[in-house]
Amino acid sequence: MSIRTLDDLLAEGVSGRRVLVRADLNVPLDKQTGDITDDGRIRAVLPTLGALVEAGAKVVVCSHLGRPKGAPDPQFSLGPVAGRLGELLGAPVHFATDTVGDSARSTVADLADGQVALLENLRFNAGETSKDEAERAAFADQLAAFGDAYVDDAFGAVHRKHASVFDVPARLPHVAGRLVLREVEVLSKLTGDPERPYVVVLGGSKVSDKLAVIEALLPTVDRLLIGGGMCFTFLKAQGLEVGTSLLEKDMVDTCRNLLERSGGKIMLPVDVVVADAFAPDAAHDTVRVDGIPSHRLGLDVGPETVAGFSAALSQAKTIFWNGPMGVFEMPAFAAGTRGIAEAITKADAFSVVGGGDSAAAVRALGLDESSFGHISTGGGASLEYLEGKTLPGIAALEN
Ligand SMILES: Nc1ncnc2c1ncn2[C@@H]1O[C@H](COP(=O)(O)OP(=O)(O)OP(=O)(O)O)[C@@H](O)[C@H]1O
Ligand SMILES: O=C(O)[C@H](O)COP(=O)(O)O
Repeated sequence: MSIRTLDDLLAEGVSGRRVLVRADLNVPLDKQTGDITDDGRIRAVLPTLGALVEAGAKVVVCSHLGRPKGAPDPQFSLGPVAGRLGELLGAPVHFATDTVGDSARSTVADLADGQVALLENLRFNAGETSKDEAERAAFADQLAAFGDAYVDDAFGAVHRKHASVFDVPARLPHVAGRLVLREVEVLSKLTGDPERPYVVVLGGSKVSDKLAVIEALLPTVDRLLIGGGMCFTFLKAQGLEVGTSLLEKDMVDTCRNLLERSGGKIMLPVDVVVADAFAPDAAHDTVRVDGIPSHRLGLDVGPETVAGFSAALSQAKTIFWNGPMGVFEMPAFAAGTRGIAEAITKADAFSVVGGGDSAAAVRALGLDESSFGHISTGGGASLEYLEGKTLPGIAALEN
């Protein structure tokens, strides 16, 4: 990768300079309390922030959180993240209550060398995500005014052509942060010449988001194991009834076509856990995939599926896993995800976990993070990287 790195910037000297860092602090929040339920993405950016603090930079951090609609929305405030970031850094983080307004201007102006500021959610401003180049440019100008240099450490957002990711680096000397470099280094091993067998496990809920990656991966992988909410559209494509399970009807034909062209590489569940309702205490049973009752919905893969998938994983030398096998947030439907995660850790393979939810599942289930080769902070970003797409955030750093 022909891009400048944080070390290049540090070698130039950053003491007293304002360094604008784009981070991905889009952490999961508890729907009831608003508490941060997994701080993995905050921890992941600490090496970059720590190095800048130590070198005496005035560090201005910016990020998105959730998908607010271009205007302030308190439920998506980065305020709680500023608190947690300060705890992890061991120093207060000066929080600006707007992104490019008076609060941001005075917070940045008051920073002493080695101090850290966090701006309010970038997506409270329509210019951040706008498709209109001029609107994005106007917002990028305002943001770029807060930095003498720019560091992109937001790997989870490099696939977004957004102002803070794509337009700001065109306005400031720019480098890749430690997290972006590490993610690209690891994921490039999977797109290069992975050691075989190369087994990919896909789950989660968004079939339509993941069909392109299945298409792109089929020629490269030796086995593709599909579970999670997305497996029901594939089961339907095989002519099975899926009850009230998650189903993307307009994707059934595409799934059928993929199955026909997969050369037998795709493995689907043989049994699933079906429930009366999408609820933690819903009555549930394990059934064969050809016996899903019309009034029930599948919320996890069953034990036979876990055994079959685990056998395939035990042969693997390279593994990529994205998307939980079931609704792991509810203990009754977490066994499939746990089983597959454990099989991955037991395999004598280089394993990469991609996806905010999958990474959160690893931590929520109390699994040892160090038994995976790499836990990516990118969901969509890691998938698009594996698809071989040009990622706007990376392309902007190359220029
Ligand atoms: N059978 C199922 N029915 C409904 N939802 C499911 C099912 N299995 C898994 N899920 C849900 O899928 C969600 C994760 O899906 P998603 O596609 O977002 O995963 P991800 O790729 O890890 O995350 P991201 O790409 O957003 O970082 C989880 O919240 C989980 O509860
Ligand atoms: O959670 C993610 O995958 C990243 O933070 C990007 O978020 P987005 O899909 O809302 O752009």
